[in-house]
Amino acid sequence: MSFAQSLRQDADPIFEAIYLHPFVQGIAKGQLPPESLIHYVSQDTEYLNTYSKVYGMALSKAQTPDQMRLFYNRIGILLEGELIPHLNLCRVAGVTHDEVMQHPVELAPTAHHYARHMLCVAQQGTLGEIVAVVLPCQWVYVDTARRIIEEFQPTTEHPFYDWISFYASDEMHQGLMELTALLDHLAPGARELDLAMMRSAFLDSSRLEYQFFDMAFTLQKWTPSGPGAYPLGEKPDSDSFDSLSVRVNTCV
Ligand SMILES: Cc1ncc(C[n+]2csc(CCO)c2C)c(N)n1
Repeated sequence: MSFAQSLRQDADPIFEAIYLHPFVQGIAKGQLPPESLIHYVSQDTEYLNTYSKVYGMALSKAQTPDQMRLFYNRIGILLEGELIPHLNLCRVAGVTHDEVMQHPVELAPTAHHYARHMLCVAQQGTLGEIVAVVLPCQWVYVDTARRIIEEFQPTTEHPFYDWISFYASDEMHQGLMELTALLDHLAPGARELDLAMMRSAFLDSSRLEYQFFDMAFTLQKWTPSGPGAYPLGEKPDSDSFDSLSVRVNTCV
């Protein structure tokens, strides 16, 4: 079994829990509350900004021009955002993407945690650790979307057809294969300790993928009375912001 496959095997219970999570099942069955969809899109936009930065840090640690090109190309695609899936979620929520983007966003605890987890590994880790920390993001979405297609056979009438077909596409799968191939290329030259760090980065990101869906589903916020997801049209009350935890439209 390849190193990447062994990580995927270790994370299998987490991937299973992700598939069964109410947010993912809501995508599969075409039913999710609008607030959860909006919370997801606004937090995910920030997440993708961080993800681009992590690819930039991977580029700086790349060992060959081909590896540099891989990360360079991905940054270009990511900076466009994942517009197709995000537009799909906004449409179902009954809002425009522009409306969601107009509102300042405070990173919710899980999005905050996930961003810092990736940035910390990107700054301190090897190239292999960076690949391991970003890999669940792609693997979870490809596996999830393909499993939904297998189980539910959604047609173009399905409310989340665009979301599902975007992540189940051959292009997305190809991107996943590129990353697992790179990890399997790097693993044989890594020391035991580095391999353990890669495993831990992969498992933590997998758990955070679960938590990210949970954050959107439960409209997670820092404190019961503090700021969090707010309905569109309602400006957040800046006085109620906890100044220590607030990040407004930041590229963390
Ligand atoms: C929390 C969160 N995790 C994963 C994805 C999906 N995703 C983000 S970047 C990327 C691949 C780009 O190379 C994929 C599949 C998401 N949108 N949000």
